[in-house]
Amino acid sequence: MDKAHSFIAGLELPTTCVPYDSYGGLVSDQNVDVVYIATPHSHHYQHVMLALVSGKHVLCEKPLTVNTNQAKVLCDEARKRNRFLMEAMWTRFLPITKDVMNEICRGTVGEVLRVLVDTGFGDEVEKTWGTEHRMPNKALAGGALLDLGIYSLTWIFLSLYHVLPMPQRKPPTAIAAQMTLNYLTGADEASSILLTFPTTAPNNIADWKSQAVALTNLRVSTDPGGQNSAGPSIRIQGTRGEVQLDGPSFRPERHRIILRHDNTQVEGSGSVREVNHPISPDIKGMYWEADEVGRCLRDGKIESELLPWDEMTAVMNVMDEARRQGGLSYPDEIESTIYSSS
Ligand SMILES: NC(=O)C1=CN([C@@H]2O[C@H](COP(=O)(O)OP(=O)(O)OC[C@H]3O[C@@H](n4cnc5c(N)ncnc54)[C@H](OP(=O)(O)O)[C@@H]3O)[C@@H](O)[C@H]2O)C=CC1
Ligand SMILES: O=C1OC[C@@H](O)[C@H](O)[C@H]1O
Repeated sequence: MDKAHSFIAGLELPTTCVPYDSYGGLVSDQNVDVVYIATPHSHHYQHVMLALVSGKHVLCEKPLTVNTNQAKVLCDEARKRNRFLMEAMWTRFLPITKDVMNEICRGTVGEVLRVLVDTGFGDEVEKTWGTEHRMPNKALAGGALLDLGIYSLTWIFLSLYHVLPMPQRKPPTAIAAQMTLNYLTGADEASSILLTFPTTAPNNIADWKSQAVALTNLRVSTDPGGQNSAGPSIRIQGTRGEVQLDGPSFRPERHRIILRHDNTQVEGSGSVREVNHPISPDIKGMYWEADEVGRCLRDGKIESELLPWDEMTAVMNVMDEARRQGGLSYPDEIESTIYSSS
């Protein structure tokens, strides 16, 4: 309770916040409609379930769970109880993401055939994280993939899955993954995933395929020199050109549309158009996802169209498969779907 009190006091803001001495106390409060869960990944399944069975709507940090089975059980529970549930994948709700999605949907860069995304930190793992911090700690479902690789996969799914009308969305048909496991903890410090998605060719003349590369690495950085000197973190490449995004994949702040120079039938051929989307350093940028929760609750929705449950579990499924191929499993108790209500 002292910790909660001092947290509230530390905000130094006029607030009506109520401190609780347990999560049970919080979910029993009839004045609470929706709970935001931001505990380590290992605890998401139990904490989301606690909130749902207590009748609360839930926004839970990424990844929603450790594996697909857990995610599906939570979605079933939310459906059964008519409660809102969303993974807090904040990047999906940033204004830059909306702009880029609109460009792809209106065909600015043509049919997207390749997506390359890197989310790398460049940390000396031992010094920065040690072995106990949730980042490299398998007991807390640590590792680069679940924490950062999920952002690389998010851009890939946005560009090759989410852009399509719902009935046409298809999960990847092939997944090949490699992982480097940390020598001290066994969690992945680097993961690389190649994916193939089915794609409809223009005018439906044939089935094409799109390829994607999702990279994540704790030891090497996407932007070692700063200022995007190593190039964009995200490249969405189409038949007419490409969209590039600068800045960390979870919080990009500039996009660039480059149209092919040799396609003179297309207006703007050869052009480069850059758009800045600065996010004030005073804020993390999470209020856009919070707004989406508010809109969904106002409209009586239990699922956001910007991050539907099917898509969230399809991303999770790729991570399951990558972990299977990379030889990374977590302790049984945190992979389990058994809810311990105590
Ligand atoms: N969207 C984004 O940009 C970010 C998202 N995240 C996500 O947020 C979540 C939390 O990450 P982060 O804040 O770094 O995590 P922390 O390790 O800081 O833990 C957050 C809180 O969880 C509780 N907690 C920590 N360890 C344990 C444990 N072993 N058992 C039970 N409860 C524990 C503590 O709550 P208490 O103090 O009340 O005991 C702690 O304050 C993750 O899912 C992560 O992926 C994290 C950073 C940025
Ligand atoms: O989700 C995240 O995104 C931002 C990172 O700084 C953080 O470590 C990670 O958990």
